[in-house]
Amino acid sequence: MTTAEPITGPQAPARTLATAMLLPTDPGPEALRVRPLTQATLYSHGARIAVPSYDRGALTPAVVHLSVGGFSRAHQLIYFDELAERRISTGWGVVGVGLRQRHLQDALAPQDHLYTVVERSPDGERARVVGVMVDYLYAPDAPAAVLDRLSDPRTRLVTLTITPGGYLLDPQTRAFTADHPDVHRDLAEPHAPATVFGYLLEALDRRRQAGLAPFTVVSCDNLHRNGEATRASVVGLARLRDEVLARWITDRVAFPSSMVDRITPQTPPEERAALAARYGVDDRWPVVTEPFSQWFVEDTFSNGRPPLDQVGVRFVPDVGDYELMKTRLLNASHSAMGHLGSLAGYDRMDELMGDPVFATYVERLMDDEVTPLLPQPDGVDLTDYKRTLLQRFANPAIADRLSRLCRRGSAKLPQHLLPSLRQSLVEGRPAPLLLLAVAGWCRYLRGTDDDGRPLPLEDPRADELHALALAGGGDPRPLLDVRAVFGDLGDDPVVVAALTGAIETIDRLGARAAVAAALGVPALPPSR
Ligand SMILES: NC(=O)c1ccc[n+]([C@@H]2O[C@H](COP(=O)([O-])OP(=O)(O)OC[C@H]3O[C@@H](n4cnc5c(N)ncnc54)[C@H](O)[C@@H]3O)[C@@H](O)[C@H]2O)c1
Ligand SMILES: O=P(O)(O)OC[C@@H](O)[C@@H](O)[C@H](O)[C@H](O)CO
Repeated sequence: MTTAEPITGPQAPARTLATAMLLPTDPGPEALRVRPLTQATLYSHGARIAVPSYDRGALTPAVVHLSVGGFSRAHQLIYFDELAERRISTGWGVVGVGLRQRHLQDALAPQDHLYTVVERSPDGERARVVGVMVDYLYAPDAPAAVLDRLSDPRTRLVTLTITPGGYLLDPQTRAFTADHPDVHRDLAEPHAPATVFGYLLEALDRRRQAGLAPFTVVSCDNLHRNGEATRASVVGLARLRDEVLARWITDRVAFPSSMVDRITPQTPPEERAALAARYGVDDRWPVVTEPFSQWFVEDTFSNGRPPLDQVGVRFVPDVGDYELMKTRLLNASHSAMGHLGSLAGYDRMDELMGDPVFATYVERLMDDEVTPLLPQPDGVDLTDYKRTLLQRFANPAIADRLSRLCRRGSAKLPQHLLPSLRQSLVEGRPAPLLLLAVAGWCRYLRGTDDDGRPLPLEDPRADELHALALAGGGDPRPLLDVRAVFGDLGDDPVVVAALTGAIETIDRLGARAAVAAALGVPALPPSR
């Protein structure tokens, strides 16, 4: 398989050479004839790049992916593509749906929904054209078509990547947020809903009335117990509309939680030209990702289970421990490194990992402060897992930007980082590196780095948090008062004092020297 092996369990069979090529990243001097990527040109591309070897026309549209982004194209769709490619099944073709941005439709429609995924490691790259997407609908333009597709008897599975902030839940209590303008719209206009939950609800109602089995809904967002969060959003909305429907959903629809992992940066515009120069493929929107890929899914389905276990997916009774391992080690480290590294003037994760101060920081954060709080997931060697993580963070070939890691901190820190801090406090464990990560975010929210250069603030709460960070200056209390983000953390005077001290150190020394001081290592200049 093009993806990394699963941590445990049976290994997927090796991918055939006919559909996978490992090439050096240097395109060489040879000039290529560049052709657009379409069904008609597909096989002319086959000499240079792996293209689908299966009959796309035979694909059954059984999966609807709601809110297609770079990650779903590099992760979930690759697994479904593998099912067809390995002749396991063409029964799991995917219809993509966009809810917020039209540009993916503009890119995909002219190329018959084909697109390229480039897996890149320091040793080279492997590129493939993915054929499993059979259609793409932009919901605001075509709500009826989206509802028809979801209500179609052939649709058996719905997958989602709507970002952790997209769920209709209070971030602290996880209670359904009934008083939300989008909820009002979903209820008032069930035939043209605003949220994915409005679409799911209307489609499930139609299926129920038609006597059809419901589809399974699998969230692929980095969100604690993402299946339960999805169920709570759908059932919460259903209760406001029809108690009988809410009960039918509770009884009949499976919402397995899943743990997903594949570091997938946003595609920079220059990748289109690079792909054309290297393979002769003009793809309006390719995806670049790392070789590693993991997907753990709870083994509960309401309308048949796709045979994804044959292509490396792990079906498990409970993903809880795997999800904690991944989000508290990988995602929390991403947030910590993203904010502190940006303050120190770094732009990319691999560059930051090349600085021994930050590389030591992330290793010690994981080893000393996060790992002791984690359960031991079945069949996983946590030491190996963290070693792999350090290598993945340092992968220069995917050029993962810190700005991506710093997006939507108000949804991510409460999920991935603050729980470890809270648990350390309860257990009386010292957590200076976790505290420094929170201090780094508070300082980042002022919107400038250590040298006064502007930093991007991409967050639904950006205006509010930026204003509070500026108002507080070195005092974190105005920010800590935002309970929807920090919960009751600000009620603890020890936390307030420690955060105040850490922010003061960052302000006085700069983020890099503050990290070195917390580690007790010299802040020798990096060899950049
Ligand atoms: N990129 C990764 O490395 C990665 C890895 C694992 C998991 N994920 C998960 O996948 C999600 C998407 O990541 P991505 O890299 O594809 O991002 P992306 O920015 O490429 O795509 C996100 C998509 O979600 C849409 N969206 C945003 N808010 C929404 C909402 N409230 N309702 C519906 N759609 C909404 C956006 O319009 C966009 O199309 C992440 O938030 C994360 O939870 C990403
Ligand atoms: O996508 P986000 O904004 O939730 O988080 C940023 C990254 O931490 C995340 O996308 C990771 O790259 C991913 O979770 C790796 O599997």
